[in-house]
Amino acid sequence: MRLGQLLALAGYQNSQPELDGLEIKRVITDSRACQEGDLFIGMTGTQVDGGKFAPQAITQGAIAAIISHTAFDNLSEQDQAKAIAVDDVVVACSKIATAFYDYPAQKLKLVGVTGTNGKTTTTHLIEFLLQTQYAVALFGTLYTRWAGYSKTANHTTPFAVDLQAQLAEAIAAGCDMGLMEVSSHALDQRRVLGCPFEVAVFTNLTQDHLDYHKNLEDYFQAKALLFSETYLQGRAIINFDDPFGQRLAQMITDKPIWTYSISNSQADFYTENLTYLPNGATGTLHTPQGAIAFQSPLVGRFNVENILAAIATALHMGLSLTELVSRLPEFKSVPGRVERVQVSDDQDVTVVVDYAHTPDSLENLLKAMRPFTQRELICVFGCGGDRDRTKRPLMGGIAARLADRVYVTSDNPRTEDPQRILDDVVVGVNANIGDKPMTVEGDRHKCIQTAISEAQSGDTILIAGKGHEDYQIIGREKIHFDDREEAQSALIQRQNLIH
Ligand SMILES: CC(=O)N[C@H]1[C@@H](OP(=O)(O)OP(=O)(O)OC[C@H]2O[C@@H](n3ccc(=O)[nH]c3=O)[C@H](O)[C@@H]2O)O[C@H](CO)[C@@H](O)[C@@H]1O[C@H](C)C(=O)N[C@@H](C)C(=O)N[C@H](CCC(=O)O)C(=O)O
Ligand SMILES: Nc1ncnc2c1ncn2[C@@H]1O[C@H](COP(=O)(O)OP(=O)(O)OP(=O)(O)O)[C@@H](O)[C@H]1O
Ligand SMILES: N[C@H](CCC[C@H](N)C(=O)O)C(=O)O
Ligand SMILES: [Mg+2]
Repeated sequence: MRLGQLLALAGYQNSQPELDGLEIKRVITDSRACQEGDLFIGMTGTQVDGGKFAPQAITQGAIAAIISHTAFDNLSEQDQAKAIAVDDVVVACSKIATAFYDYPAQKLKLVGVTGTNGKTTTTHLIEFLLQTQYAVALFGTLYTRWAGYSKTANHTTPFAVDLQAQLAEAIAAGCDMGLMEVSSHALDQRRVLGCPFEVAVFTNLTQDHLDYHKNLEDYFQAKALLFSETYLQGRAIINFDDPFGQRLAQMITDKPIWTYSISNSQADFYTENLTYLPNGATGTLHTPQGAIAFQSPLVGRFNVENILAAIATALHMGLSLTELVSRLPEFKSVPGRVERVQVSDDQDVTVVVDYAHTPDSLENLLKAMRPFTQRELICVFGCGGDRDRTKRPLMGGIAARLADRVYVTSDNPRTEDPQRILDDVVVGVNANIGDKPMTVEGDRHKCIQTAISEAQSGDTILIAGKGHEDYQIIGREKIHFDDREEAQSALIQRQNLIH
């Protein structure tokens, strides 16, 4: 596509019309990756205005650079001749990417799921339920995938250019449905601009990401964007048990809404006669299309919420209630979410790896595991570096109150001092632990080994925070690390000692 045509499609007037006829091979937002024929977009980021890298991009062969006015003013005259200044580069990036890939999102039915916790689980459930009638492309924390294609994700919601490119690929592969985890970062950074959602789901809002958002209100407003007319075309599906969900439902005046709740019969979807089992849940599901008994292997109250959201979405997309409920028992798990590690049939302790990395999810998980713990409930966890510092003592306090024994360790310290993170967590543990034992061991490998070897028969050991992650980020280095492998080897050692 030629530059002039692309800018016109995206709604921009070209201030450098002599560049109009140049052919664009790719749209690129990292100057370091620029090659001959690329259009460089210098994004205004949290660290730096990417527009200042326009000279590098141009030297490496970019045909032109879309940048901020400030960055433009700082360029030499020669570079200015290849630069086009726009008011909001981030918005421009999404509009240009959307046009460059020929508006792929408009050719798919789109479902977006937002909320602090439950996005990955709920999207996996929806994917499973919808795939009998739709060819689904899933975009989320774990991967972008559709039938015959899977690529590990770097972000929960891809950046605009990648997202539009992948949507176009999904269509070429025959997909007719796009299912997306939509993070608050993505909404704030307009990564999903140009995506008209047929369904938008709100799971919940609790504390996280206060390193990025100014406060919880700011975080809520970012999430609420998904339900604005920019994005939502069809139905909103909202967790009515969440106070922010109730607020959101009141804010939406021009779109149909379905609410869901564990037990509030005012909601469109709710449950009755719930029984939580060590390996799932059963109950009666009330829906606008009638009531029906259900059974699922997913553990815990929070997973019943995820089921309600997924069933509501699938019903809106035209599937039949009886078929949906008949398939629920087949959906066993999501990688790294309440994932049991079992090395032998006679294993004497229960080990669960889970991705709980927020106060709310850690609390839910510990509460869900307690009724099925024969002896002690043991919690091994840490907090990520370069992330919301204020959630650390809260998570420490929750572990101390709800577990019988706490092991504090490192998660992904990233560029922060690991000791500082441990200290932040320990403040919360100390304030709540009373006489219960606490161990602090920054080496996650050693900590898991110790927790599993010190456990007694009948204990449940919960290893939280990293779930599916197969790496640990220490400094700027990413090393292989997998809680499930670590737990397995510790369990084998334990078995060898016992026998
Ligand atoms: C907060 C955030 O979203 N940060 C993302 C953002 O970084 P940034 O704004 O700090 O970028 P920057 O360093 O200021 O650079 C600005 C621009 O200049 C460009 N640049 C920079 C240097 C250079 O030499 N040349 C150049 O062109 C960069 O490519 C960038 O486009 O743009 C970078 C490159 O495009 C991303 O890698 C980075 O994601 C970081 C790694 C990240 O961790 N993001 C997380 C917090 C995130 O997005 N999480 C959400 C939610 C997770 C969840 O709860 O599920 C997600 O959707 O994954
Ligand atoms: N509906 C829910 N409400 C609260 N906690 C939940 C819910 N669903 C799952 N969890 C807990 O939160 C953890 C993360 O779940 P999941 O990965 O589905 O959320 P997510 O929103 O995709 O997270 P992320 O923002 O990191 O992508 C799970 O491992 C589980 O402990
Ligand atoms: N999407 C979340 C993942 C956190 C996972 C946890 N293991 C950590 O590193 O903090 C984030 O980027 O904040
Ligand atoms: Mg996720």
